[in-house]
Amino acid sequence: MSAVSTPRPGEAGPTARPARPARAREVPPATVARLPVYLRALHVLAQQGVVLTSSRSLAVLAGVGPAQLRKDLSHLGSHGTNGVGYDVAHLSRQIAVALGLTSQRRVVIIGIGHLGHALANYTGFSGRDFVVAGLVDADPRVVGTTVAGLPVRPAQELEAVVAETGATIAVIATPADVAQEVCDRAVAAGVTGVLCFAARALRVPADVDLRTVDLGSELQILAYHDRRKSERLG
Ligand SMILES: NC(=O)c1ccc[n+]([C@@H]2O[C@H](COP(=O)([O-])OP(=O)(O)OC[C@H]3O[C@@H](n4cnc5c(N)ncnc54)[C@H](O)[C@@H]3O)[C@@H](O)[C@H]2O)c1
Repeated sequence: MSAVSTPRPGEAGPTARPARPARAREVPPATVARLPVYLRALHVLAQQGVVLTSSRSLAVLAGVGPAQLRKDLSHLGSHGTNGVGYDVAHLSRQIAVALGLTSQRRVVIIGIGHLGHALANYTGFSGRDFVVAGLVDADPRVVGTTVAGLPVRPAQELEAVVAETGATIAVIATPADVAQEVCDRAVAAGVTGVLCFAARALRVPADVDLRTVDLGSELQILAYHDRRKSERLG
């Protein structure tokens, strides 16, 4: 597209200051939460050698309705081609860009107990997008051991580990009573995203993103739906 355009009446002319670069498109949070699901579905299609997909097929794979899928993708400016559908590789790239997966994110895991071990060894996410770069724990029996090829460093070195690894994401897998303290330290050391597995509501500054994974709450929600179903049947 040409960078020069003729100003319309009332618009600033060529001597005006250059316009500020357009801000990245805002995507509603509910759509952002579904983008990883679409990306996973697209990877499955790509592995099967599928080049083009319809919104219907992609929606089935992603477990959403086709209208929802089309609406979500329209937020990325992706409307597909009538009668052709979506180009799998192109759409994957668009979603990856929207999710900020164009550069690798480094992750530090705090608390290398049962869960921390499992997370450090998890290979399900793409190493291109995320790499576990540092591990810390407070237990002297755990410190110095090697987990997933990385040394477990002492808890008091958390700040140094964040600085040395350039980690921008902290995963908290400590007991709940120390979760806020380690979160505060990780944020002060420079992480901008926190994924918390401890059952504790954490506070973070406005410019830090916090996601919480709470297995207990998820099971309670399933129990609620189960109760409602049995009430309807009974
Ligand atoms: N969200 C979920 O779905 C889910 C599932 C299981 C466990 N959890 C929670 O995850 C956390 C970890 O569970 P777990 O089973 O692995 O417990 P764990 O006791 O096996 O591991 C906790 C680890 O944190 C370390 N630790 C304690 N204080 C620390 C500190 N200040 N800095 C760094 N490390 C520290 C301990 O030494 C230990 O190795 C708990 O809060 C638990 O309730 C969440």
